[in-house]
Amino acid sequence: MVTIKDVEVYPVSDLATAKASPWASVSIIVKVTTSDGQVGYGEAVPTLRVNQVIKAIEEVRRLVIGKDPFRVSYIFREWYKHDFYISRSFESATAYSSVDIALHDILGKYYGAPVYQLIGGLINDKVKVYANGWYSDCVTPEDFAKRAKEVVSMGFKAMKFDPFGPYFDSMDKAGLEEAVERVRAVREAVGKDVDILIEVHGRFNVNTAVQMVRAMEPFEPLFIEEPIHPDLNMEGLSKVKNATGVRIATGERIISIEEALQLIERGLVDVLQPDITNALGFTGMSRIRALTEAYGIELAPHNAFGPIQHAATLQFDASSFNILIQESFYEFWPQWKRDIIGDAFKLNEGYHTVPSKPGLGVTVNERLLDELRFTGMEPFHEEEPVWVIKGTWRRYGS
Ligand SMILES: O=C(O)[C@H](O)[C@@H](O)[C@H](O)[C@H](O)CO
Ligand SMILES: [Mg+2]
Repeated sequence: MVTIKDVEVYPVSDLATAKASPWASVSIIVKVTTSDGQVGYGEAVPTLRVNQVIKAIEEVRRLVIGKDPFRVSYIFREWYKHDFYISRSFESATAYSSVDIALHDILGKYYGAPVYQLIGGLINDKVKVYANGWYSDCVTPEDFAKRAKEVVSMGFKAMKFDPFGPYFDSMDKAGLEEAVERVRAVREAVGKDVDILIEVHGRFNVNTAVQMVRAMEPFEPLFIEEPIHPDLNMEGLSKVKNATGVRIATGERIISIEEALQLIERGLVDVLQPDITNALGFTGMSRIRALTEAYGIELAPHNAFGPIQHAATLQFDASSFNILIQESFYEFWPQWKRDIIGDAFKLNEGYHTVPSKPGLGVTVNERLLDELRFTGMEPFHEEEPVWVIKGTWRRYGS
């Protein structure tokens, strides 16, 4: 019988570029090897958790070693049984997710099939992506407009941005006006045919969020994301949802189908954004997808970290019919992140093509994984929270 022989973790970074995107300054790449020498790759969430997540992967490692790599659902159930706190532990969920992704990569390689063949078969051979990470140091509406035009000229048909400067919890009148002017500038710069997506990063209390979504509605955003603090505050989300006709998106922090259900069953979310690196890999994402299908809502998978996540998310999207759009930081990454997978993706008229090669469909540069090995703690900014696009935690004139 083929068994899982090892699970290795490669935290990788390049200090020269680490401060530009602190939530993803390190990529946590996971390599699973089988007893007959097959190799698969996964990825886990960094975002000020690198060292905890590496430890959590070590726990998953000792459970899966010696087990049959083909029994992915069984292995998940075993971990669920052992880890008393998995339903509450982000670290455990992302650790497990990374191994699940790697096991699917391995399975695909054994069967000579891309992962999408294993989870339903091909529906989309290309996926519409929206740009994120494009607006570093943008503060004035003119800054945003200029950069947004560049994003369109790169070929994007959609882009997401957070226009809320340094506001958190609440926002005064001046703050709301500044945000509105930034959104207006982007809408005018890109025209009506390019989608704009408004990222709130879970900043606001309910009252502020209600006021904000109403002010943003005239600019016809494709969706407004995480308008309130992300604590599954159902009553609050319901107030925000009822205040506007704009699609409300959320879900990048959920770690289970049960959390997805809480959001979905009360009609509080129009677009769910599960992330394959924390929503329990292909196994968890497939279960969540079934729920979204049943409730007729759309998927826009969160994809903010690194190259294996990017490849895995595209495989998932390829077999989903209710994909609205997928996030992409790919074009704005430092080159080392792209080089890990031989710069496998090219933007083509706003879409990324899904690889049809076995497994995740990308070849990992192992030499680079060794060269870029990172130890220590991630960069930390006193002023800008880890999730902020660099240089945007500012008001005009400050
Ligand atoms: O939707 C997203 O992508 C997430 O909210 C984050 O992962 C951010 O991308 C990151 O904090 C930079 O803004
Ligand atoms: Mg987000």
